[in-house]
Amino acid sequence: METEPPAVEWTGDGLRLLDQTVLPGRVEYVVVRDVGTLVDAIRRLVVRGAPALGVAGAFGVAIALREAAREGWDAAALEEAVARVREARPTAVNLAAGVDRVRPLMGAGAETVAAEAQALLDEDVRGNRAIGALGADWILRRLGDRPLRVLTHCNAGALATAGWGTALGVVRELHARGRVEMVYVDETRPLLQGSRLTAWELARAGIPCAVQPDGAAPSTLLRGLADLAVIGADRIAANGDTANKIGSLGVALACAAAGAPLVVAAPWSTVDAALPDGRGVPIEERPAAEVLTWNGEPTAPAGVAAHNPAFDVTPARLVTALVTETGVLEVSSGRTPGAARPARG
Ligand SMILES: CSC[C@H]1O[C@H](OP(=O)(O)O)[C@H](O)[C@@H]1O
Repeated sequence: METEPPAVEWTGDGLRLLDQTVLPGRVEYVVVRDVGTLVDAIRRLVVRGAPALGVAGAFGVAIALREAAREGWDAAALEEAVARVREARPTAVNLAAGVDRVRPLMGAGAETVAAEAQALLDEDVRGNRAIGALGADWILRRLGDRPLRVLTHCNAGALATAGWGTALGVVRELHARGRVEMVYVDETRPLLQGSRLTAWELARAGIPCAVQPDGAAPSTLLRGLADLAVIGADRIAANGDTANKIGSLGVALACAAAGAPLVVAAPWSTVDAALPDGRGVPIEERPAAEVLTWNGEPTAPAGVAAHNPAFDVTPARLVTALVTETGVLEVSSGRTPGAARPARG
């Protein structure tokens, strides 16, 4: 069993990011020592996934402080740089939350900010282990203590977090208990986080999986080939409406039609308690080229437009369970995150 290279790692000198744009073919890193490089890495999905973005954002403030000292920035220039990090991608609430967590420490300097960012990273890994265990417990109680066939969408694994993963953390825990028969991995167009990243993680962990076109998910569920779906999240509203990778809503609708549970695995840091419902989630619109080309080759005629929302919102009534690091909320039964958030979470 191969361990995962961390998606995000503070080297003391800078932030080392595993370059997820070249996986699975190449394992390469981007070392970040300035804000421009970090913002570019976030926008190109070198680093991606809500919790990983939160950690990168927090370290990004330390990087901005060091760059300000090198370049002689004034306070306004420093604040503008921090804002660029915070706003590099709009949907995952964790990015802004990570920046906001360390902002009050900026006056104490880069080392203090980096130490708090490291604490956030360590908390995320611990939280993901708890999510995995609590999620596996709930699933095996709900579906019976037997090997299961799980459908996933996008990548909510170690690569999307500080380690272990949220949705894939649940899958890893089920596998550790001998309770995974098969994982159906939605390839997740247009950037293929499923086939390139989730399949890479599962193969390295020795977890049986099969990559499928996104369009296969409904029939996989309605034919009874999968027992449930487990997905991550980028922003969860107080009522339980859940923003996640585009295509998640289709998986949720298919789960409902098939009578299969839809399990969302996410830390409390992904819950936006200030957002009453999913109507206010900012949905990132990404470049047309991601839809109209692959490896630089056109996948559509020249001049054709593209519609490329990176996320969709699944209504709370379709979310069977939200697994957090402190417990499981049966959202579609009325247990909403806004009402259940622990004091500290
Ligand atoms: C554990 S959060 C992972 C979440 O983030 C992904 O989006 P992206 O690859 O664009 O950063 C996707 O929505 C995953 O479910």
